[in-house]
Amino acid sequence: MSGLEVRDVSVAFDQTRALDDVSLEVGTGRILAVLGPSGCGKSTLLRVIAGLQQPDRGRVLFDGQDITRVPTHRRGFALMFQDGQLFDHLSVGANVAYPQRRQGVSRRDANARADELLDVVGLAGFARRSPRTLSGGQQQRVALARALAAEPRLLLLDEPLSALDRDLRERLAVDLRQILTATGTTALLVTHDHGEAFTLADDAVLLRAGRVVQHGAVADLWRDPVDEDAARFLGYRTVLTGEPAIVVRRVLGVAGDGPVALRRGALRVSSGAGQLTGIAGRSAYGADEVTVEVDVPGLGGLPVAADVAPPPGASVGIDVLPAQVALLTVHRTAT
Ligand SMILES: Nc1ncnc2c1ncn2[C@@H]1O[C@H](COP(=O)(O)OP(=O)(O)OP(=O)(O)O)[C@@H](O)[C@H]1O
Repeated sequence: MSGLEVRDVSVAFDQTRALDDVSLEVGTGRILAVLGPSGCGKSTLLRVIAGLQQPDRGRVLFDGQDITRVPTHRRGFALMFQDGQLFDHLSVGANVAYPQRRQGVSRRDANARADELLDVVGLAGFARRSPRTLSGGQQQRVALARALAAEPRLLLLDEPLSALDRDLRERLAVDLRQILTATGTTALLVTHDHGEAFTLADDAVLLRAGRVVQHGAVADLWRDPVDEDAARFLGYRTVLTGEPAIVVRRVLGVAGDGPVALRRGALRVSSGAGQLTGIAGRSAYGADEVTVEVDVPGLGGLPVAADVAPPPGASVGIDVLPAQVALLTVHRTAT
């Protein structure tokens, strides 16, 4: 196949199995997110792909060629880290021109290309500035321009946005996706942030304790997490089991008795009678809306979204939004 293939890769450090039989693919021009909690093996996987860590078993291929033993600098990949790692003593333009200068491109041509790339990342006119005078988000854009300057056949991104605050992170994730797709860049991103993965990537791999537990299009992971832990990790807030799960399934008209995962907006105070009813408890004010704890007979206390906090003790109707609900088949996947 064309693009990256990781086949059955395992890495152990002393007693720790950092990666256990990991396989994945990134087709040319696609963006894959490797998603998982701290310590699940993301960085180790990135290091194996970059050639900074030899796997104990398994192989790395690019465009069908085995590159497992090819040294890092011969792989034609670029790496972009969390903190950008710009050279402070060079101007922004010289930072971006650096990879091409190293490849022997003339100063004039490398600078011209750097100007083009700064334009692509929304920083036209910044070439003469010092990186020290830029905001965190601007520095990450320069780091991206520099990573793209080498025209890598694969761009590896290690938590590229996690050093930024939330607002900026969300905006930059959208821009980053647009830049990567516009430049046709094949990319692999590691992150613990499902929002970042969903915004940026076409496909995602969920890692847990060094093993792949789910691999698919981001839309499929968003809709159908493989188990309860995956659901929680992918942004579902509540997982109901037993009788409460059956009640919600009944409301949605679906059979089965597996767990039901609810996103934050899955339950809403209804303007009408609602599909469920309960008694309002305490309300909490969030950034965008109010969350009311509603005691529903048979289900217990559930967080329900509302536009306006109902008075405690009031009877409220609740709508169940099917698009915000995942029907799980298993509790936990054996790993
Ligand atoms: N050089 C090493 N020596 C010993 N153990 C290591 C080494 N590198 C990683 N590990 C262990 O391997 C496991 C996976 O680590 P890794 O850094 O790949 O996880 P991660 O998902 O990137 O975590 P984080 O998100 O916290 O960076 C962890 O249990 C870690 O402690």
